Amino acid sequence: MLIGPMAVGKSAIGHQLAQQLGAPFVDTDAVIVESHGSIADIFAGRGEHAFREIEARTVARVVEEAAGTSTVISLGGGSVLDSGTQQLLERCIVVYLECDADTVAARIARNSGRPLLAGDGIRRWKALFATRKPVYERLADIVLDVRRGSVPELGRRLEAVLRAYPGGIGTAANDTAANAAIGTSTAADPATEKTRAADTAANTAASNIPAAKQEVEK
Ligand SMILES: Nc1ncnc2c1ncn2[C@@H]1O[C@H](COP(=O)(O)OP(=O)(O)OP(=O)(O)O)[C@@H](O)[C@H]1O
Ligand SMILES: O=C(O)C1=C[C@@H](O)[C@@H](O)[C@H](O)C1
Ligand SMILES: [Mg+2]
Repeated sequence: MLIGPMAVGKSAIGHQLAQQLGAPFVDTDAVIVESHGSIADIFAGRGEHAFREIEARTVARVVEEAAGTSTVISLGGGSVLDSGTQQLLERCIVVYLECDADTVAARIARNSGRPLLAGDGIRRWKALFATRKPVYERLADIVLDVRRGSVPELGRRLEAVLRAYPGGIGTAANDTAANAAIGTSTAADPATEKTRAADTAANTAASNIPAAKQEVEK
């Protein structure tokens, strides 16, 4: 499950990772566009509140459908503000793509269709990031620094981290691995599931991974 602010590469790196793994890829923004039309039109016609409701329902459906599979899911930048979505993320391996304004500036300038960045895009990006950063950090299991590296390079780095992550892809560290969960697990109690993965990390001497969070190339 990839989270982070706008234009950090959630869609691009998520797609890349899924290709590398031969896993399904779902971009929740794209799912919304398929059923409801462009995000800019939803904001313009129905407002941000309506968009957030659609977004929360979409994320819930996508997570439900991906339960027990190795699905890579990229979320919209603001979806993590919803409390229901935050609860759902407890079931998932959450990767926060950490970036800065300098890195995304050119991408935003050539943007876009991101209604929240209309006008002075980089100023608005910085303001949104300042309020959301603590939420991204709190939800993250893995922090991937995406300030340097191409999309394929970052995809490979992320794959390596996930292969070493307890309960991640291709690991036999615990019975979560039976679900091969990248995006989601089938745990009945999501909180228990995440704790179990963390406990296993603490007990896996060879893995060298801190219990709850792992920072990559900070
Ligand atoms: N590491 C990178 N190097 C070069 N270009 C990148 C990198 N990561 C992403 N990009 C490019 O930046 C643009 C924005 O990336 P992307 O759409 O994946 O961002 P996002 O996080 O999904 O944004 P949003 O929240 O708006 O959906 C795309 O054109 C993508 O190809
Ligand atoms: O950060 C945000 O609030 C958004 C990010 C995009 O992914 C889209 O979901 C939409 O443009 C809103
Ligand atoms: Mg995206």
